[in-house]
Amino acid sequence: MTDGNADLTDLIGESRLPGFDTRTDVVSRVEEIGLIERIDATDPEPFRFQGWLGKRLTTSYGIGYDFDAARLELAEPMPDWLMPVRVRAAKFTGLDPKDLTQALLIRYDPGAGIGWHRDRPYYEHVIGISLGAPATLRLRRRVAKGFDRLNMPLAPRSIYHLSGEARHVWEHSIAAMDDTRWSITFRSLSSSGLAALRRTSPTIPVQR
Ligand SMILES: O=C(O)CCC(=O)C(=O)O
Ligand SMILES: [Fe+2]
Repeated sequence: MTDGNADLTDLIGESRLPGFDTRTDVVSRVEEIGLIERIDATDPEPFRFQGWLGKRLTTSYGIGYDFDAARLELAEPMPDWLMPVRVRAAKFTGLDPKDLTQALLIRYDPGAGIGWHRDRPYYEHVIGISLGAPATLRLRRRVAKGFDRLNMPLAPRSIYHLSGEARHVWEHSIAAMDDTRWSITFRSLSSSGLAALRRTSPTIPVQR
């Protein structure tokens, strides 16, 4: 697998990457249209990173991460329309919905993608729902001679969960899109995230 590209579409039921789980059709086609309209109606803003504006557009609820100040901050509570989606994300992972403290809405217009990264250590579980154009989640892990690489298809209306090795060891990225894709990502806070947030916000609101 080193320095090659393995595609996991041929695997039924079992992921070769510990900590990566996915399922198709967690959202119907009608729901997908409604969710896309809702995301667009939030007027997502260009992702800001150290004075630089990214091409993907984002809206955060519950918790935000200020990349310029490198810290967590409280954001607007999640709107009602997102709550049943959060329940579905929680069911898929076995987590309690109220532990999914953050919702991140992203719109990737043509030309927008996301570069290689691991999510901030302030977060623990990462659960993503894909809408619109299909994409590929690229994963890589450094090894002695280069990288191990895997490609995971992100079908529209599917969900994925990154935890354990897939979340903490592997980096992920999405190549610049040709057509628009929207995603809804829910994250739980790690113990360092909870501690960091308590330093700035002694009472952390819990959304049930
Ligand atoms: O759009 C996605 O599914 C991935 C987003 C992502 O990796 C991130 O925001 O950290
Ligand atoms: Fe990520």
